[in-house]
Amino acid sequence: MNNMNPKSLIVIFGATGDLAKRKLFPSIYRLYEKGNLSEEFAVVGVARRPLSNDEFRNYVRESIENALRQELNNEQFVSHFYYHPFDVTDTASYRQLKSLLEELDDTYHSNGNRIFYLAMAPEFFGTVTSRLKSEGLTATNGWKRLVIEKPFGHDFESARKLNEEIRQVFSENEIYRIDHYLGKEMVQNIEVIRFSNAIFEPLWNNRFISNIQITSSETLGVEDRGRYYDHSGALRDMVQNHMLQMVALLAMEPPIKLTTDEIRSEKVKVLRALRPISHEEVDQYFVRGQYGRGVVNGKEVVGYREENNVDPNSNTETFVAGKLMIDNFRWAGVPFYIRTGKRMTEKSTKIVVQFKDVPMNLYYRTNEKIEPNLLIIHIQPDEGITLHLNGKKSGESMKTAPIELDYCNNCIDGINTPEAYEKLLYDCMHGDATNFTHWDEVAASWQFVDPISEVWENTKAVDFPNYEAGSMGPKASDALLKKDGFHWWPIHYHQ
Ligand SMILES: NC(=O)C1=CN([C@@H]2O[C@H](COP(=O)(O)OP(=O)(O)OC[C@H]3O[C@@H](n4cnc5c(N)ncnc54)[C@H](OP(=O)(O)O)[C@@H]3O)[C@@H](O)[C@H]2O)C=CC1
Ligand SMILES: O=C1O[C@H](COP(=O)(O)O)[C@@H](O)[C@H](O)[C@H]1O
Repeated sequence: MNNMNPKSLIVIFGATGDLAKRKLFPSIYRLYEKGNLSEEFAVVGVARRPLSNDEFRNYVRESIENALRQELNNEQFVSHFYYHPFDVTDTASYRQLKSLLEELDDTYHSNGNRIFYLAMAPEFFGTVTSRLKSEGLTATNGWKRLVIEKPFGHDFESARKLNEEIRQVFSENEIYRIDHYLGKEMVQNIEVIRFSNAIFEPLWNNRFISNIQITSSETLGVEDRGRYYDHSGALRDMVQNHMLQMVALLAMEPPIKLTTDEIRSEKVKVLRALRPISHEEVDQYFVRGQYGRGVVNGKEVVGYREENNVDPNSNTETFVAGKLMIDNFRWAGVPFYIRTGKRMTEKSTKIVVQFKDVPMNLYYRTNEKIEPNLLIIHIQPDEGITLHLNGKKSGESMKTAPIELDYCNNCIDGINTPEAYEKLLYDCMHGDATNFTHWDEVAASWQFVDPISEVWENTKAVDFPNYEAGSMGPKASDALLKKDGFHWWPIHYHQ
């Protein structure tokens, strides 16, 4: 085991929930298996249902086995898990939790280091943080960190209030706001591809790039999250955070150093440079959709309005396409198109950078149009990059032929890309907040998104449902690009 791994207690609020079961326990286990966790760690689960430590340990074991589809090799691992049942609105129980943490500090020599992970509904975020302070759980000799799940607010105003509440207890550099897309291998690779290749950086601007497209499509519907999703919708659920974070990474200036502050500050500048969309302009720049019935992966599925805990007349969007303009020197005039939705044709996240056309088809002197050069960054499920170029068609002197240069990250033997949560937990334990969002990024993202959601909330979408489950979204999403002379590049594009 690596002794450089910091010792700490991890307190998970919402330890019997979906996120803990599917993502957090398996990630902690993988860190442990790889030696990326100190031997002297302990996890304390908090939730209301009454479980003993043994029952909780069995629950953790089963969660990991289900998620990783493998048997837990190390029985010793679950002995580090403890359970403390209480309702987080009940002040008195925090004192008992405090005593438990002090005991565990002694047992595991964790030097008072504590991570408080809020994996529960956002309405509890403020209550839990203020109780942590009032009941003395944050008064420790070691470091303290707060990991906070999305959604961080419902709009700018609620996010600002929440931020003020948690800032009463934790300083900005102790707050780790999760955007799990920032933990994805290929999202982290965007910076590396841009800034470590001499062939890209000189071209990465409005002189050479005609448009950038980001698609994040899902086949899943809302599953059992209807109650949350029907009050959120795709704009708040995916665009405000994940999609805008990818835009920021693609558009930011090279940071002067690879430090947390410098990288975040470059991202904030991009988010601040997004051209604001007024209420009157929303229809010009954004398209919303809601899925009806259809067939996904060969199976018939119900429409959104028929899903559990969804209003049968719901006006909530399950699909968003948008055109974003970044008003700075580098990007003036280059549209960034984004689209994301549930119940689409397939699960895929891809970025397509389309370069401008050559001035004319000089070498072959034909009327044939040469395909533009594309750089495709495959985020998931395949991970890699493809560069689309043109070459001479063998034997036919007047024709060009497409060439694809492919690099597949997760095809390399022995590479098992870590799950995003695994990387983010590791970073948090090491005090590295680079891949978490700073308040300034969250604020700027809400300020951009708010006028769009205000219009959508106040105008009934008369055409909903407007796309069939299993399709690539409503026709209006194609029209958004067509009016600029572009089209969405297919998910599996081969010339
Ligand atoms: N699930 C996912 O894939 C994702 C979730 N998130 C975010 O993570 C957070 C958790 O989501 P998820 O796990 O799905 O939610 P769940 O509803 O599955 O879990 C909620 C958890 O909170 C506990 N809980 C609820 N009320 C109280 C209370 N008053 N006191 C103590 N514990 C309570 C529940 O346990 P009990 O009933 O025993 O009290 C349960 O452990 C949310 O902010 C969500 O937006 C973000 C991205 C993805
Ligand atoms: O944050 C969220 O992300 C997921 C999609 O994440 P991915 O890693 O599977 O691409 C989305 O399903 C969910 O609605 C949203 O809350």
